[in-house]
Amino acid sequence: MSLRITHLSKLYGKNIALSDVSIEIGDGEFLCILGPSGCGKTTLLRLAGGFETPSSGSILLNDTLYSSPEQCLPVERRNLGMVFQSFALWPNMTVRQHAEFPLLRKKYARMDAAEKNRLIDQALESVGLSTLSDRYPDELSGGQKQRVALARAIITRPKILLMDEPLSALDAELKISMRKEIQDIHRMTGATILYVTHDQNEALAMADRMMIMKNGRVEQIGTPEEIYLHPRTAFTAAFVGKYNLLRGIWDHDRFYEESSNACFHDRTTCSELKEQNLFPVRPDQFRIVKQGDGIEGKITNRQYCGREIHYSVDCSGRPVTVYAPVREDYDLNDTVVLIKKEETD
Ligand SMILES: Nc1ncnc2c1ncn2[C@@H]1O[C@H](COP(=O)(O)OP(=O)(O)OP(=O)(O)O)[C@@H](O)[C@H]1O
Repeated sequence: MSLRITHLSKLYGKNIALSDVSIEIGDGEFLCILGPSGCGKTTLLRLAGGFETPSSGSILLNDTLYSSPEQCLPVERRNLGMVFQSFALWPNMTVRQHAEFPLLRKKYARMDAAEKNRLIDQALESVGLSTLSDRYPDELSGGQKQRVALARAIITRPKILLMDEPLSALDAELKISMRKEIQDIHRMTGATILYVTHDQNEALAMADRMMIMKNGRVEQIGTPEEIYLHPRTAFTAAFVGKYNLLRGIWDHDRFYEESSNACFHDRTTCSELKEQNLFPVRPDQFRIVKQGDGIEGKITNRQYCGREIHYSVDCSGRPVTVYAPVREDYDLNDTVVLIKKEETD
């Protein structure tokens, strides 16, 4: 059951919302679509759901044509479930009635009441709402409302689940516990999930693969490890890994930083970034010392974060971010040297 998206583009008038996107999503795969506001994430999801018609390109589920400029399979024939940021619950319906709602469609008219009740019980159980089934939305917390939306989305056992920023309305702690619940639902249903987010931590934590988008185009596709440890573009490096992008000259595996005498040895930087004379270094890959061979700078900001301290360091007019262990404790305006940790550090 692979979902094949080929050269997909969407124009609104002259505005290019999506441009030449291609990806094959495997059966049961959890794909996170990640990018900043306006990069085309929701447009891609709406095209996959059949709410929009592509300007060019196609979407196929196995050999069934879902979408092309000429032909679009209606939403109700796509066997998919959807969860949105806004929950989209009806105030006059109970939790149980929400879960039941998709079963009221004509397609399920012949299903007997006992079977429907069994499916509803199962769906409510799987999202932990069995005891709240008679409550109305205004009697629920944000996390419970999002669970109702999840139960409604999975009740018909869809092959594909489309999720558009489902956790963005929740507070930080609840987000983390709901991530685990979504992973549980993924394991339980085996559904292919297309999950839109602009939160890189959410994507890194849950995805089998991530698709990084910018300005309607794909920047990079890969596993969380590939994206985090081996970004291939400056945008991916800065957006996902919060890398500092040092400028300088590469000579094979040696990088000479342009504003200092510092030379760094690195074997992992990809050729695309080397060609742009860039060296990506994550904030946790630097060490701060008082003296040494590295990049000199001055501490301009300091944030104590419990396990580590986040510093902004001004290096010849360029800001560099460093996350250092609390034992490397410096004050504002201290003059320091940044050296890069060895890979085994
Ligand atoms: N119906 C529409 N008519 C015109 N332009 C649109 C329409 N829908 C989206 N766009 C434009 O297409 C681009 C992509 O929008 P989209 O909603 O897909 O972005 P997004 O990545 O989901 O953003 P966000 O994270 O803010 O939701 C934006 O420039 C947006 O203004």
